[in-house]
Amino acid sequence: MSEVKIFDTTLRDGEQSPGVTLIPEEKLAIARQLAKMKVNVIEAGFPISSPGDFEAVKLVAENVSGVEVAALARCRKADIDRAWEAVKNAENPRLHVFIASSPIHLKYKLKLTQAEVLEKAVAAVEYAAKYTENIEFSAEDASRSEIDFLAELFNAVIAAGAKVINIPDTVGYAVPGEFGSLIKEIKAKTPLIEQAEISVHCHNDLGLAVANSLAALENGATQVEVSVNGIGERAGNAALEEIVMALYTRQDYYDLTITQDTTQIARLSKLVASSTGISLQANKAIVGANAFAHEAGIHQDGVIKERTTYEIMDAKTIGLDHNKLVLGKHSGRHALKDFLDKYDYQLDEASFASFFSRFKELADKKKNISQADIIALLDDQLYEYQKTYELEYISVLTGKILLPTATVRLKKEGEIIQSAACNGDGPIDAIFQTINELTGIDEIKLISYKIDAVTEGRDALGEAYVAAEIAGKVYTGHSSQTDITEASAVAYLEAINKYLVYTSK
Ligand SMILES: CC(=O)SCCNC(=O)CCNC(=O)[C@H](O)C(C)(C)COP(=O)(O)OP(=O)(O)OC[C@H]1O[C@@H](n2cnc3c(N)ncnc32)[C@H](O)[C@@H]1OP(=O)(O)O
Ligand SMILES: CC(C)C(=O)C(=O)O
Ligand SMILES: [Mg+2]
Repeated sequence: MSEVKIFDTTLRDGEQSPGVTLIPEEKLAIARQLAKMKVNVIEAGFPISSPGDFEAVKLVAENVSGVEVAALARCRKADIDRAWEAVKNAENPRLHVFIASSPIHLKYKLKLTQAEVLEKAVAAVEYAAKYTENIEFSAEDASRSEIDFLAELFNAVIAAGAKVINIPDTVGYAVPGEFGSLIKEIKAKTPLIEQAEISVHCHNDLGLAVANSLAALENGATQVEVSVNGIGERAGNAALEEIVMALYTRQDYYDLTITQDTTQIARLSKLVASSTGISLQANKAIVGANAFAHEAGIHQDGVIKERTTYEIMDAKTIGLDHNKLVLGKHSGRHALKDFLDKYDYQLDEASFASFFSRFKELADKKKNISQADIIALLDDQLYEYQKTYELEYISVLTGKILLPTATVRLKKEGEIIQSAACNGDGPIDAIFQTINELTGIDEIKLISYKIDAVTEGRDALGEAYVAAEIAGKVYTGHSSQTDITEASAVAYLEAINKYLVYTSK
């Protein structure tokens, strides 16, 4: 079994994503997390590109251990000098020199012949070899290059001292079978290839970066260049988390080993998303919000009975606490029952059947059903028609120079009770204090209170949510009214009424 080396280029190619700039401290934080995950190589930047990038590469090189740190350079002495200056103090520094090899790049961009490119490449590698033996050479746009020239180029730079030969699919043009064959052919046509490691660097323009990288690994590549969350130039690079988890999960298929700590993936992904501002689509493989979430009833039922029915990976292996069963329109009875069991609600068969239909009605109307929505729905059903206290009248006086004062009139089992002029820290507090006085239940701890606008405009409906702890148990209440003071009072009373029903049982 051969080991696959993970070369992470989040801080170089990843940073080339349009709109992304990482300050040196951000690069250092990401590099530390990459080292914690035990990637083999961190490409920290392209030092000639700016003083800030030079500083960043230097900072990473001097402060991150246990990993090789690489810096990129064109085939120019000034680039190589700058790259070495930035990276030289790393525990294990690497110089990465590159030049394009495809006819399109030679003709239009570099305006060089193949012989001139070969000469520049060899001269650059020889120059880099003054500094270090750890030299990687990349033939940019390799997948659109003539294979015989590519093999000749690689052979020459290996002879000049390159220890890693990188074969990039720079513009994401290759398809897996073809890219795998390219690696095989390069191996066959490059006499000195055994003296170097073969690396690949795939872009995702056709969504094939990971597939192409894996095809390359099956055909003799042993280093794969990746970026966290797949960020990078245009459609990005092969995603680190996808490559690592493919190799980890399919050990039964690949004759390859990796040495990374997969449990660092979730944290790393979040750090990169927040530092770069590139958020993840929900269905992003491995690290998207839905990657370990199930909403479909049949799947939820399967996962409850045996997780592996619908999961090929355990959420814990990437550092998450657990998977998620999301209750929604497509959920079934098993998932709902599982939720109720978790919260220790016991419903008889008839109540459960009625609750399930009410849940489906709600799910048809509401896209995102939260845990609080389900508990409120359940509470509604459990405590229906048992309202000890009802709101008759409410008035609140408040203002910049007024002490907030509430007057509340309640009906208790047909009888009117009233209390006035309770002050509070604000109008809502004044209402709640007055209700406490009227009901005589004053050991109420407000756990949460919020008002949401349900509709738009000046006459918008406000929905008040209250969660209150009374005698060690939490009761919830909610109410929608155009008057938010009224909505708050009714929601608060609902929580109290539920407590009274509970304690009278
Ligand atoms: C496939 C990749 O991801 S390659 C890495 C791409 N990353 C970046 O370009 C990000 C950082 N780049 C930069 O900051 C700038 O482009 C710099 C500082 C490197 C260079 O800036 P400038 O000197 O203004 O040149 P500019 O970027 O406009 O043009 C590139 C020049 O490098 C030449 N060049 C391109 N690649 C190479 C190479 N591998 N070796 C030698 N020369 C090269 C081009 O032919 C062009 O030369 P010319 O000025 O003689 O025409
Ligand atoms: C510098 C090289 C490796 C590159 O990023 C590419 O070819 O995509
Ligand atoms: Mg690239």
